[in-house]
Amino acid sequence: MGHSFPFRVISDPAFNKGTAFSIEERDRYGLHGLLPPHIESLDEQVQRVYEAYQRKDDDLERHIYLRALQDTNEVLFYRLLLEHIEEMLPMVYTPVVGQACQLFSHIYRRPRGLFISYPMRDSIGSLLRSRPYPDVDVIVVTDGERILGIGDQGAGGLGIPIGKLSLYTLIGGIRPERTLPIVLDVGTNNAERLKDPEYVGWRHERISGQAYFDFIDQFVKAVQQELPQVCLQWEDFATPHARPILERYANKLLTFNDDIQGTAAVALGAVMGAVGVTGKPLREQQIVFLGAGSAAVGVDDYLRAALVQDRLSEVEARQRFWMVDKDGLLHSDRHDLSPEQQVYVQDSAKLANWPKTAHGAIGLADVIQQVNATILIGLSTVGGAFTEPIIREMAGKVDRPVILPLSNPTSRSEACPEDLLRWTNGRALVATGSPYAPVVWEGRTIPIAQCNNVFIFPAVGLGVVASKATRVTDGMMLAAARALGEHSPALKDPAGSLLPPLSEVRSVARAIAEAVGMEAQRAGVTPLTTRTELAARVQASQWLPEYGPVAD
Ligand SMILES: NC(=O)C1=CN([C@@H]2O[C@H](COP(=O)(O)OP(=O)(O)OC[C@H]3O[C@@H](n4cnc5c(N)ncnc54)[C@H](O)[C@@H]3O)[C@@H](O)[C@H]2O)C=CC1
Ligand SMILES: CC(=O)C(=O)O
Ligand SMILES: [Mg+2]
Repeated sequence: MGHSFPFRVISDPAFNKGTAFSIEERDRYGLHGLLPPHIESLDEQVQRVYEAYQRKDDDLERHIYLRALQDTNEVLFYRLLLEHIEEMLPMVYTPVVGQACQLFSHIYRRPRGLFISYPMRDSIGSLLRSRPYPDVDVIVVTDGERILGIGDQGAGGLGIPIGKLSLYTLIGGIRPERTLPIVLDVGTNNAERLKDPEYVGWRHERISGQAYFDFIDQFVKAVQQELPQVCLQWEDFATPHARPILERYANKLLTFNDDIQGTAAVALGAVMGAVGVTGKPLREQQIVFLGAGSAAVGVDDYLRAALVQDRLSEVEARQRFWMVDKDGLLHSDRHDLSPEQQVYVQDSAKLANWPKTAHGAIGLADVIQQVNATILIGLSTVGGAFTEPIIREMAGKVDRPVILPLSNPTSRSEACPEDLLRWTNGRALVATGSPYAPVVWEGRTIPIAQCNNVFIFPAVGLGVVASKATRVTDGMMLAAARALGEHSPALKDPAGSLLPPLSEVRSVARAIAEAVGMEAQRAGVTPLTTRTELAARVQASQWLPEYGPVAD
């Protein structure tokens, strides 16, 4: 009896302060002897853990170290991250989190989040009741099928919700104990995982068809029962599931799909910055995509809304999109397209004289040859797909080509910024999905913006929590995009980055959260307040990692 509580307080990462427990706390919780006698400040602890971090000599080891720190002392973990955000974001998020998902079973240490596997489908409520902390603001859930651009990782996909929720806390200030990562383990079709003796997931091929959607329904019902106020974010589902799930629940729950809506909002924000630099209004742009999956179609939908707002008709707006997928350009004679993709087909009659492959497909190089593309966006998972001839051709027809290779992780990026700047004589406006170092071009240092939904989802979470919204509408995501676009450094300085630096991401998140909250009020999905009151709530809701009293 005597030692159950002291062990709880130092073994619970949400309450542990380690060497920073004061004399009074050590007296009160019986911690003397369990801790070394010297009492450290949070700053001193940060210095010590940073030193230990710097001793790691590869990125995966850095990731493992940070995850272990997170599972030991969350305040210290978040304070360290906050002080070294540019250096450490790539370790807890893309690109290194991709590797951590692939090796999840081999680097697994301690439980975090919930594993909800298909064989336990009739006990989801009780699994949810096993969550470590009772009150939850945000769930990020994946089924592990489309992890970044590296495909099916089965249960290892849980690394993504863990990483995303770390950023909800770091950037959006959602309290760490009010976040819940979940993997819906419906099996895996990844042969390597299935034959790996150490694989920790359910060894079974993926459940599909109606059984899959019934399982999702069971999960959603259990969440509604247990956590009716929670914001449920869908992450890294394969396209055939991502869109139907979003459509089924978007109007019934506080929910959104980050890959569809978050990506769309950040891309629109970056394009607004780029349009500010080029001086050519949105309605004059021709937009070419490599990739026509759920992320790309999501971006289309928001850009199309912005084009219509910029006074193009619906029909004119649709014609500005040239979508190329693995079978070539989307056109009206193709019969393999989903209803969402059909919105963006080009009329095949117009393409009669275009060069085609033996199978009748029109590739990216041909589209770039035929169209005066001003914006090129990659959401294809194909590393290196923006080749030198393609980029030189595009750059030959436009002063400031806007080129956004957005696929993650870095190995899947359609091009690297250094090449893009070299092939365009420094003229390209570039932003990438995963982080890249600035490029030095003719003595000028060009910062490379990270066009990643990390600018959106933590801020939307903050906006939803602070405003107590009951839905996430597309209008709220578009408001987020506009607020982000207004913070583009390129609007003040044409040599600036298209999106703000990570050092400003927390303050930008507050501005976005306010815009989201105001739009939620306008849409009638949250009670009315004044802007000042909302701003104060946003400020107060954004948790900062510092030690508080220990909860008894
Ligand atoms: N920067 C960001 O914030 C985000 C980036 N992404 C990235 O976008 C990528 C795609 O995600 P989803 O749309 O969900 O995946 P998806 O699998 O639904 O879509 C991939 C698309 O690329 C096409 N494709 C594949 N191989 C191709 C080839 N050789 N040539 C032309 N097209 C090809 C496919 O036909 C499909 O249309 C992933 O790498 C992901 O990491 C996704 C969300 C956010
Ligand atoms: C960033 C992100 O959500 C993705 O690559 O899937
Ligand atoms: Mg994702």
